[in-house]
Amino acid sequence: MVAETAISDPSPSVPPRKHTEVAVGILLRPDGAMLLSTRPPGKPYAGYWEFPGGKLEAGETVEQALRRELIEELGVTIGAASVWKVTEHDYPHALVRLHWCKVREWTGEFEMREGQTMAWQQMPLTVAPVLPGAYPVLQWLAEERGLPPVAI
Ligand SMILES: Nc1nc2c([nH]c(=O)n2[C@H]2C[C@H](O)[C@@H](COP(=O)(O)OP(=O)(O)OP(=O)(O)O)O2)c(=O)[nH]1
Repeated sequence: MVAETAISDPSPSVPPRKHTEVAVGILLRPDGAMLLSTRPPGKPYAGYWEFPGGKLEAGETVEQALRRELIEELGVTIGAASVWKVTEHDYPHALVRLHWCKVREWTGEFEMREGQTMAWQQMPLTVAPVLPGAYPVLQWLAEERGLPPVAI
């Protein structure tokens, strides 16, 4: 009886996890290729492929954060960017809310400022593994192109 009560008792002492807001850019070339890069050493999931971006700082909009991150990481300045999709992923290190923006205009030369490797990729991708938080967006991008679901 006592054990049953303990098991069915929800745990009000565990606070809900706070979301970490992340701006992510899907940089698209006119031929449809998209830019992926590897996560730098020292970060969770180092070496995994991801779309460029990073966490919002206090007071920033998604577009501002994305512009700042892409200058910091890649040395390019993006043109207009608006949010296309919003997804969430619950990692052991963080509960992230990803704000995905398609970006078709930028200026500057690509420079891997954090020791990453970059690759322009058509679908199906030839690089792996990709961060699990990016899977839903890869499926939508494949759908848009009339391609079969991405095998991950
Ligand atoms: N940039 C990026 N982040 C992604 C993708 N998919 C995905 O789940 N994420 C997650 C991984 C991280 O938990 C989070 C991004 O955080 P981050 O640590 O890379 O951001 P940051 O550059 O601002 O990091 P920091 O060094 O300033 O702490 O979003 C993706 O495709 N691109």
